[in-house]
Amino acid sequence: MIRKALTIAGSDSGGGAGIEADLKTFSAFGVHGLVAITSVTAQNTQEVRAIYDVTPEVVAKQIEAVVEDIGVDAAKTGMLSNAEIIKAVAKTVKKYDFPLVVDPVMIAKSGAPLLREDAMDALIEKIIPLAKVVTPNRPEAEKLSGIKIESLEDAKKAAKIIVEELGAEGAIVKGGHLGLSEAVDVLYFNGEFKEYRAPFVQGCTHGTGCSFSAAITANLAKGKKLEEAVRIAKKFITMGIYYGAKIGHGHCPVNQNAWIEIPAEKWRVYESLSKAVKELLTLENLPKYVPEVGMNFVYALPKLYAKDKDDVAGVKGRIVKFGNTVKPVGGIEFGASDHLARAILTFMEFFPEVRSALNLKYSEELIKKASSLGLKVSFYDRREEPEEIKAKEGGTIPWGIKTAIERLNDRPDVIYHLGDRGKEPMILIFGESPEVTLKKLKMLIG
Ligand SMILES: Nc1ncnc2c1ncn2[C@@H]1O[C@H](COP(=O)(O)OP(=O)(O)OP(=O)(O)O)[C@@H](O)[C@H]1O
Ligand SMILES: Cc1ncc(COP(=O)(O)O)c(N)n1
Repeated sequence: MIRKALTIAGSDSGGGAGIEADLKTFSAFGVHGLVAITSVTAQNTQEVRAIYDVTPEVVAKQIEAVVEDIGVDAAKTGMLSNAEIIKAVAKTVKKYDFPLVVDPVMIAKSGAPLLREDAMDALIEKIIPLAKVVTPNRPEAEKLSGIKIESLEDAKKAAKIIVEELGAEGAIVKGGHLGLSEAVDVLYFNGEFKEYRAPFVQGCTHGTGCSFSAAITANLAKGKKLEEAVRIAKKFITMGIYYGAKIGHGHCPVNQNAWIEIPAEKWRVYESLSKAVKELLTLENLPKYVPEVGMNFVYALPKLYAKDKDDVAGVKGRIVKFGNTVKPVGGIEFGASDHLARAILTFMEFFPEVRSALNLKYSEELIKKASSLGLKVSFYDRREEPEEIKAKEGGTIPWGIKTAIERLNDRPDVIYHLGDRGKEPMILIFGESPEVTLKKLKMLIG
């Protein structure tokens, strides 16, 4: 059975906020999205250039049309723009009994007003009392509650006022604007407070409020309890901000796809690397080339999602010599590699399409062979590493890979270094996928 969620909101031509963000969010949760457009905005990541409000009658008709034929399991409101639209929405929504999430959108991230000054009373009187939950940010909560919010305690007071005095069933005051080290949201519902915490991340924040309230709506549509819906929405929004795509010249938009793409890509990476490692272990003369420190074989998520070592899969405990054979110590895991993960993440800063690498014991003969086969080879010399980088934990590999790439001024297939005191010389092979990397290895040692 497919669940249906309705968004009653404005359109953002930049696809970052409003209806567009809501639909992408519904989709990410596998919920069928329905829309009642209140206003068409000409908008990008920098500014709102024009606002054209739909007539209240047409807004109401959109809601009726979808409820009466398709059915609505939960709905949300976003930009309502003016008092007439607010009244029409309230009158229409009242006829039905689906839970309503109210995101009291007032001002866009770019600073443009999205609710007329004279519509505030109508919002408070007509819409707030219909809400299962209201989701104001700090400035919106200040307007609704009439109190100044400077701390978590103030946020709690405001949430309580919105419920007890304005008549919403629940209120969640968001902490994105509180300036704390964590993004803390407080929910007041059923006479109790609940806090939702996530690390404050650098990323893309256009459309956070819309996507967060849409995620709550989608999960209510799926039958989740409000507290659970908020918990999931919080995880969803943190991920969407962190993995946002840097498009446009202003506030870049949340990436709702991260929620479904990351698990899907992780599975693809896992499968592809598992297959390649299995084949690697069957190579007859491999033991000869396994370094003393062991060998690893890594594959990173696509560039947008490859931020740190946890976004790179590798062999847990590496592949080690075992008598005359080789053995993987553990299975394929994300975060299993440290050195090679840093190498591939640095490589991807130059060539994002190259997502896989493995390391081999150094031999001069292999390097000669690589060149004679037409593979592009570069190197770095650990003795040339600047002191300030040496002093920094984990700085050598990124410096080395960068140095080798800049030296070649091209995309290398192979990078080697001759070691240093206590450091074994090493060869690294790079490829777009584990399959390609393995092919290069087979050319070399086959
Ligand atoms: N930089 C950040 N890192 C982590 N979480 C954040 C960040 N910014 C906002 N959030 C979270 O995102 C959700 C939306 O909060 P925010 O306060 O940004 O909403 P908003 O101002 O209504 O958004 P919008 O301006 O898009 O309408 C909340 O859960 C908030 O805690
Ligand atoms: C149509 C529409 N609805 C809502 C927002 C708020 O989102 P943000 O504060 O991230 O700009 C917006 N900019 N446009």
